[in-house]
Amino acid sequence: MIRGEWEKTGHPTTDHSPLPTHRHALQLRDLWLRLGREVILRGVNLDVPVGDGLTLLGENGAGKTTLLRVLASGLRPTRGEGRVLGFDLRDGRAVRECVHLMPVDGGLYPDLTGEENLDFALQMHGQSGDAAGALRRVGLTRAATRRVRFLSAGMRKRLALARAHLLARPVTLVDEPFANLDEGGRELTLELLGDLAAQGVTLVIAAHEPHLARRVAPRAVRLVGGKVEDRGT
Ligand SMILES: Nc1ncnc2c1ncn2[C@@H]1O[C@H](COP(=O)(O)OP(=O)(O)OP(=O)(O)O)[C@@H](O)[C@H]1O
Repeated sequence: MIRGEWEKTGHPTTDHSPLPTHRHALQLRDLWLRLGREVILRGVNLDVPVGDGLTLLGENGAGKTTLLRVLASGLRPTRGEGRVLGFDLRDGRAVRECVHLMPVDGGLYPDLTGEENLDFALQMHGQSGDAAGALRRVGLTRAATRRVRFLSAGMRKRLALARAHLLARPVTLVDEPFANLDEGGRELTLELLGDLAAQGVTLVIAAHEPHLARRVAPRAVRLVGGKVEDRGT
């Protein structure tokens, strides 16, 4: 695995220093993405220091989900450069090691139970963790042994949140965490994402509720037609 010192020099050089010494969690330079005939991201530039929280705002179709997928190395940029904790976005394996993406639908395995979903996620990352405790924390103890396909949308959201919290990857990307949740669920989401932020996890939250998201990810940028309009707020 090769990490670059691109942030200091403007050009990638070999660097094998451990992850926490890197100053930037995310760095994007003139990043473009085309899907089919559509240009979805148009020259995105972004710097997010390690441990900072960023809220991604923008109208439906602005490109928020697509950008999160690029940052998780699920989509390869058409043009431009991107680094996650110094790893080139094209180095999918390295990026996926340090990033967790919580997609809008939770991204859970429908035929596994809640408990099995959490155990499997831990196993995939070679981590240990208290899955039962995480389920308790999100109020899903009784639903732990039910297959995910039989859970409500809000219950799935809580389960996906429990997984993100349990994994606590250094960069955690969250797509619309407040959708489908009742008031208690929203407060719980703020609490768990706040925990991650307090642990030094870099959070990027795509949301339509800036007043909520910015409580845990204070800096906000707006995507407009696939371009970042940074208001520096
Ligand atoms: N697989 C795909 N192929 C072609 N176009 C796509 C694909 N996925 C998304 N798009 C397009 O990319 C654009 C951005 O979509 P995206 O889901 O990133 O927006 P968003 O900001 O997350 O929107 P929302 O707030 O509705 O979730 C939209 O025009 C969408 O139609």
